[in-house]
This record gives sequence, C-alpha cells and structure tokens, in this order.
Amino acid sequence: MPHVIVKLWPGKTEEQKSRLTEAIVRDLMTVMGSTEASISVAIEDVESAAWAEAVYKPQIVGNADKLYKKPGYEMS
Ligand SMILES: O=C(O)/C=C/C=C(\O)C(=O)O
Repeated sequence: MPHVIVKLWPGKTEEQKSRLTEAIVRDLMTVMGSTEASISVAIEDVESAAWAEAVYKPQIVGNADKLYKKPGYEMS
C-alpha cells in the first residue's frame, strides 16, 4: 500500500502536480509491482521560510538513515 508524500515550495501548477503524480504512480507500478488501486499520493506545499524547521530538520536530518536521496544543500 504505497503512500507517497511530496513536499515542495509553493508555486507549482496543478498540471505539474498531476504529471508528477502520474509519474510516481507509473514508476511504483513498474518498479515495485504495485497495483494502481493500492497507491496514494499527497503533495504538500511548504513555504520556503518554513522549510528548515518543518521539513529539513525533522524529516531530512532527523531521518538521515532512511533517505535514499540526500539533498545537496545544508541548512541551519
Ligand atoms: O533549487 C532550489 O534552490 C530550490 C528548489 C526548491 C523547489 O523547487 C521546491 O521545493 O519546490
């Protein structure tokens, strides 16, 4: 039951979000063998000013052992 949450800065269009969702669903089906019905995807806008406290520190630094793609930036 894959559930994917994508966090982004605001400003993306609904078309971009829909296309990204379709690509995520397609790759989960191809790579993981998931059924379309088992997959859910959420996209959350996070203001850039809130990124360090809301995302970077708790979910990136705090989950470093679970990251399969580390960012190429650091924040304090
Ligand atoms: O390229 C950067 O410095 C940051 C990009 C961030 C986004 O595109 C995003 O979170 O949506």
